[in-house]
Amino acid sequence: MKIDIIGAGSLGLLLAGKLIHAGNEVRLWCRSVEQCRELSNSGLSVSFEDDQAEIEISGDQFVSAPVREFPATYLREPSEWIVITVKQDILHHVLPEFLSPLRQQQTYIVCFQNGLGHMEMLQELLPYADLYAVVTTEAAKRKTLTKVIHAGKGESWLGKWPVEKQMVGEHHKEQDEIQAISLLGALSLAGFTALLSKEVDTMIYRKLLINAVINPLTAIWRIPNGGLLVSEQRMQLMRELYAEAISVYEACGIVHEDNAWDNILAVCQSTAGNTSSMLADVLASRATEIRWINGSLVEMAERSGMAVPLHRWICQLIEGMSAEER
Ligand SMILES: NC(=O)C1=CN([C@@H]2O[C@H](COP(=O)(O)OP(=O)(O)OC[C@H]3O[C@@H](n4cnc5c(N)ncnc54)[C@H](OP(=O)(O)O)[C@@H]3O)[C@@H](O)[C@H]2O)C=CC1
Ligand SMILES: CC(C)(CO)C(=O)C(=O)O
Repeated sequence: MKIDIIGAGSLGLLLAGKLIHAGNEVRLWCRSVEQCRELSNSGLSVSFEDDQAEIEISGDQFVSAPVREFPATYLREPSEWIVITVKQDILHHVLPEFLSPLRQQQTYIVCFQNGLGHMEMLQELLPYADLYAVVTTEAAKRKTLTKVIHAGKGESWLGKWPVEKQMVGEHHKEQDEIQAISLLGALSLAGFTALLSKEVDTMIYRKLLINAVINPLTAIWRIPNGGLLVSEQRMQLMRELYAEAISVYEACGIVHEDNAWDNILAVCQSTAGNTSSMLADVLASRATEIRWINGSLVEMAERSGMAVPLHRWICQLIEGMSAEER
């Protein structure tokens, strides 16, 4: 399968390495020319935390190029799937320039981002695109420009966006299913546990709840995920954030599981040693995804006429950490 991957960070390199290893034709689109050069000179490697053998891909087994060359290349020679693995801020503020030349095209695009808001933005930007979201519990950590560690094996759920659009014409629906199943096949052959979801929105909201409680607190306290469970004080703040988020879900009619709180605790335990993605961003002085995680809860609350002071405050606190001084 011919696949374009935009964003050669942790998740992008992991997907690229394993998909190329499984025989797919991958074009990897990077921000920097330096990374493209390193990738074509040294190739890329995926290592594992257990004793699984490292995957080594040489530079001539795939294309790596700067993202500005993506639109012209795609229009000349389209791929079967465009996989987007940049962070939310880049997707909203930088990628539209490189994706908008595809506005009149029918394309298949799949997004791996945590948080909410990007799918709606893409729907408006690319009205003829067939959009899919993936909710994944895989964990990837980029070590250098060409090396990534598969830090935790999880599951990836793929679903069409928006979910209601599944009502469109039978022929299109059949074509969509074939396309989705072929991506799932490629991911499975590459060693991922990849499944089709007819309710990917429910899965997105489930992950949002986890990220909205764990990510900002670990980033503020600079602790690994498991560190949230070690004191009653930390747990109390988690509970308060959780309760506010659940009241938003209830006001907006969003389905949540009865055991959602236990699920958050279970994620803290199973990822106890992990640095959350938000803490990693704060430590590297990068923009975080808070606006699309807790910020999306604030927006949903506002639309329902509710106040969510804790989520609003925590957004400001985190955004203030990476703000540039005037
Ligand atoms: N890592 C993980 O395990 C998981 C990540 N996710 C989600 O996946 C998304 C990606 O996460 P992750 O891979 O960790 O993030 P990273 O920060 O590791 O990777 C993002 C990549 O995007 C690149 N980028 C920045 N600007 C551009 C641009 N204009 N064009 C092309 N590429 C660009 C960055 O390049 P550069 O480094 O040169 O700036 C970087 O390589 C996030 O939304 C995250 O929430 C979800 C589940 C698990
Ligand atoms: C589930 C969790 C909290 C794992 O670290 C995560 O998704 C993240 O760090 O963004």
